[in-house]
Amino acid sequence: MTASIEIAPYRLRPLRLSDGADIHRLVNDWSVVRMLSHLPFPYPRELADRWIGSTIQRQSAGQAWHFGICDDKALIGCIGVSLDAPGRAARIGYWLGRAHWGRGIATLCVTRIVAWAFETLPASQILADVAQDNPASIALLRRLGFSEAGRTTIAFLSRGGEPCPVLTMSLARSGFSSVAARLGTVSAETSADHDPGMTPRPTGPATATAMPAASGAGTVPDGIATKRPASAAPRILLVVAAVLVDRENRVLIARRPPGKPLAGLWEFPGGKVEHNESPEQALIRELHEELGVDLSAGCIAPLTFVSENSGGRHLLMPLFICRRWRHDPVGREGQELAWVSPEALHAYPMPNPDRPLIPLLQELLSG
Ligand SMILES: Nc1nc2c([nH]c(=O)n2[C@@H]2O[C@H](COP(=O)(O)OP(=O)(O)OP(=O)(O)O)[C@@H](O)[C@H]2O)c(=O)[nH]1
Repeated sequence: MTASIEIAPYRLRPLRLSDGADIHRLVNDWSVVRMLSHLPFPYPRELADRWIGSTIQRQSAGQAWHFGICDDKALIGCIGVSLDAPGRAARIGYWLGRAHWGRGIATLCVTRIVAWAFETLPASQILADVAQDNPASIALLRRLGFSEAGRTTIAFLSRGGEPCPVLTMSLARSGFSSVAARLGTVSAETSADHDPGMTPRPTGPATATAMPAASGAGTVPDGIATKRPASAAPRILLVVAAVLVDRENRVLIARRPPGKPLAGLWEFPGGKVEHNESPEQALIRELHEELGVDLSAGCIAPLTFVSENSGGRHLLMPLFICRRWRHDPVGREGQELAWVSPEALHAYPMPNPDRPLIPLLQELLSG
């Protein structure tokens, strides 16, 4: 049995079967799961249990070691290392629950686990796979002495199987001394992560063989604290949208007309919430203006929401679902409309914030 590793005020301890509910709650979050290649989104509860079972087996077989990252109250993330078959390289992976980003925890844990791996395993190098759209993780690994060893493309299950460019970063045992030096200087109080940064592959409570993915976020070399400047907070753009679902379980999308920003992309009908309007009122107004449909007597239910930085502002978009309305939708602003099965949505270019909604709709509406 692997012992726990103390990195006060946190603790890395072997995973237990009873961690399933916590892991599921933390990982079934788009911001976390989108950086993990082997996990579907939404993330079914039973996969968390299955993954923990497989990690325990792999540890007994001397193939991989997974730790729950715990604070004084609960499990807040996972970190793990697996050995490649010949035992020459180890792969690291990790993730942290969203509420725990920005406190230097990722840096602290990655640093400690790299040291543990070099002390304990026969590996001559440690590898980490990081999505190229995860610059904070890449930055963290670079600060710990990792350098780029290759580029590849991995199909991210979490992003509906979309092929995503990934960097493989590596740290040789000979570079370990710089990590060890940092161990003495980096503490949770003196470093700051910008996000949880994760590496897609070696982790993820997703599938039986994956391990909790990894890697981190901006930290600070030499133990100097940094904080995100308050002025960086983006302006919130509150937009409301609806998934109208017909009897054949197809959803309605509309093409942004020429002259509007993002013209030509397909989106869920809706628009900006005005002052003194509730999201529901805005939705009823927008769909009447845009499509001529009347949702007022129908049933609109909150489905999910999008929360994403894009182009210097922060889009916050409650998404409702509706199966009953009055009047057939027509493009009253000249926009093209399409009724599309969830499986076919990938064929319609959509704004980036909408793309994670596709696997969610597929899971909800298909078969
Ligand atoms: N309606 C809608 N807007 C979306 C979606 N996804 C997404 O990123 N957006 C963004 O949310 C914003 C909505 O603004 P809009 O210009 O359509 O709003 P609006 O209907 O009030 O238009 P207006 O400003 O011309 O009056 C756009 O920046 C759009 O790109 C979506 O699925 N539906």
